[in-house]
Amino acid sequence: MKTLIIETANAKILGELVTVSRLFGQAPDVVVLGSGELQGSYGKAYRLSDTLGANLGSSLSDLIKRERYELILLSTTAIGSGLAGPLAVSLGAPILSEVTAISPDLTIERSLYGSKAVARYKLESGPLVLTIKRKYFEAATLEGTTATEELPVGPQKITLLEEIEEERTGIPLEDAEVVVTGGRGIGSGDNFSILKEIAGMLNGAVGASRGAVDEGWMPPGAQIGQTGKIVAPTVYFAVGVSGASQHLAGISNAKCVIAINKDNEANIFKRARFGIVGDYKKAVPALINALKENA
Ligand SMILES: Cc1cc2nc3c(=O)[nH]c(=O)nc-3n(C[C@H](O)[C@H](O)[C@H](O)COP(=O)(O)OP(=O)(O)OC[C@H]3O[C@@H](n4cnc5c(N)ncnc54)[C@H](O)[C@@H]3O)c2cc1C
Repeated sequence: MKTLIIETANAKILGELVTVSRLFGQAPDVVVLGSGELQGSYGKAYRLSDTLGANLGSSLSDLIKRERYELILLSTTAIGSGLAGPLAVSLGAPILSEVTAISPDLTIERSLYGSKAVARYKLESGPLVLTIKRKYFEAATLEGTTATEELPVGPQKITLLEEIEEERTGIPLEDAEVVVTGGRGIGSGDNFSILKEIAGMLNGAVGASRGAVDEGWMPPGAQIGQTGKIVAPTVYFAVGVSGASQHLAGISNAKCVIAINKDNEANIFKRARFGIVGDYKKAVPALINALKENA
């Protein structure tokens, strides 16, 4: 199936899209957005120097129509999600967003209702636009680099005035092998310091449920879940988190979930491999002591 990937030069995200393209057979072509070296090898490789969807629509739809791509792959990043809808409209193509799995017979899956249900689709004919949910497909290793052919950017409809980089300290949540998340049960923003301590000891990152973010204890960038970040760490601590389906939607690929909650009926225990029923104010210091003893 003739496939086009549209993404920035971010190797991890590109790698996920390459993995998906391989399920559909043919080596993909790519349009890389913005600057940066393009890693990996592709059929044809193009570059659009802009990353603003509103300025790219006409160039991309011209290319897709001219080259008769049947499958257009984007990621669920702000750029990919913003581009996918207008692109599908201009191509008159269907779109499936936030794809989470593709089976060997090419049945495409996406989750619905905060991951309470799964919908399955079969592609009869292209073109089809897919946005691939981050962290659901193992990123392919991209060997070498590929030179790109510059495509003309369409009429400038929007101008980017300023980009303000999100303040980040430590490992980004999406890349952390250990994530320590606090929920409303943590009780205050100051109490998150104890979670930061364990995260620091385990070289991990601190996340938050929407409950904790809504309370103003952690910034929105730390939220994990359906409307937050998707993480796939080896170890995920959920501390004072009830385990609402919208939260679990962000950790479905976490390998080992350890829950600490004082309510033994909390839903998070259904997802956890290990659980501690009790007050985190007792359990977490005990955990820190055990880690220090075994350091
Ligand atoms: C459209 C939509 C999208 C959403 N997206 C997200 C999302 O992306 N991420 C997300 O997280 N939520 C999301 N939510 C909200 C979600 O439904 C829950 O309301 C939220 O996850 C609850 O946060 P919480 O578990 O921290 O708080 P609560 O539900 O209030 O749970 C707190 C938990 O802490 C425990 N606890 C209390 N004190 C202690 C203590 N001392 N020691 C140990 N345990 C204690 C309690 O037993 C309880 O289980 C979304 C909701 C909607 C409708």
